[in-house]
Amino acid sequence: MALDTSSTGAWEALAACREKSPLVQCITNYVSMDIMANVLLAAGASPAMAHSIGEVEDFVKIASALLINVGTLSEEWVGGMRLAAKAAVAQGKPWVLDPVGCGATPFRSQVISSLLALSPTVVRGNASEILALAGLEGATKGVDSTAAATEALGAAQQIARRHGCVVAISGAEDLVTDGTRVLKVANGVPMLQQITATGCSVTAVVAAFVCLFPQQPLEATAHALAYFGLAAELAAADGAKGPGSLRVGLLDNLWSMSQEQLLAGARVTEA
Ligand SMILES: Nc1ncnc2c1ncn2[C@@H]1O[C@H](COP(=O)(O)OP(=O)(O)O)[C@@H](O)[C@H]1O
Ligand SMILES: Cc1ncsc1CCOP(=O)(O)O
Ligand SMILES: [Mg+2]
Repeated sequence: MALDTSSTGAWEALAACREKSPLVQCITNYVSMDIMANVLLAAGASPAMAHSIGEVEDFVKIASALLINVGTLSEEWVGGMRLAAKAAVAQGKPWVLDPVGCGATPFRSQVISSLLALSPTVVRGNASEILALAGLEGATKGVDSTAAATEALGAAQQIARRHGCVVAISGAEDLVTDGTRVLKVANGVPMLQQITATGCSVTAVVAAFVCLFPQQPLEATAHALAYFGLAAELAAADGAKGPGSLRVGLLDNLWSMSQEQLLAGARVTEA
């Protein structure tokens, strides 16, 4: 089935995720593990957090997609990340990189660059991270962004062309590029930035959607971002009072999102 960029495509991606429930192997940071697993479950996918160097390659064999997130990086994990990424490429399975905090320290930036060299299918980061990943001066502030997505578009296109991947920059409006085309996603609420690991979690949804549409990582990535952002909009409309209730409402709306809601609310356009 071919995905188009309209909200019909978003619904097809979500419906496929709910029907097929892909197993997403997550090598992710300690902060994100709980919310990421719950977000994947609410989207209909099947999460498994497995990072031991002793099992990552075998785990890739049974997974449909691999997510690598460097948020709470340590030397001991890096070998497992590299083995897992290589196994995914060798087995023709998509893998998605979340370059959390790229640019914050030389160690982090070097590890992320070495992972980028292992051919991820998609990279999703905030604007500061994508600027740093392209080797450009990006005002970096730990894991949060100090730049707008539009400022990082050139960097994203450069990374996408050089590495043959899709690059997504999240922000007030998300931008997704394969180096040639650019899709804009106008969903989400600003308060998502006040809930830790929402960026990490949406990257995991990207992995779930992309493995179901391996020929169309650009569209699948944009639809994952639209679905996630719309769930947050619906949670805010439900009366979320702050980050705590928005977090709960986000999970509830990811779970209960109807075809009518997604068709009416997903805003992906060709930029
Ligand atoms: N100002 C904003 N308005 C609406 N949605 C936003 C805004 N900032 C971020 N988002 C959304 O929040 C989610 C996490 O993005 P972001 O905060 O950029 O990632 P990270 O947590 O990795 O820094 C994405 O779905 C993004 O679209
Ligand atoms: C706070 C923090 N510290 C290390 S990883 C992490 C979570 C970052 O999550 P996100 O990139 O989604 O904001
Ligand atoms: Mg992040």
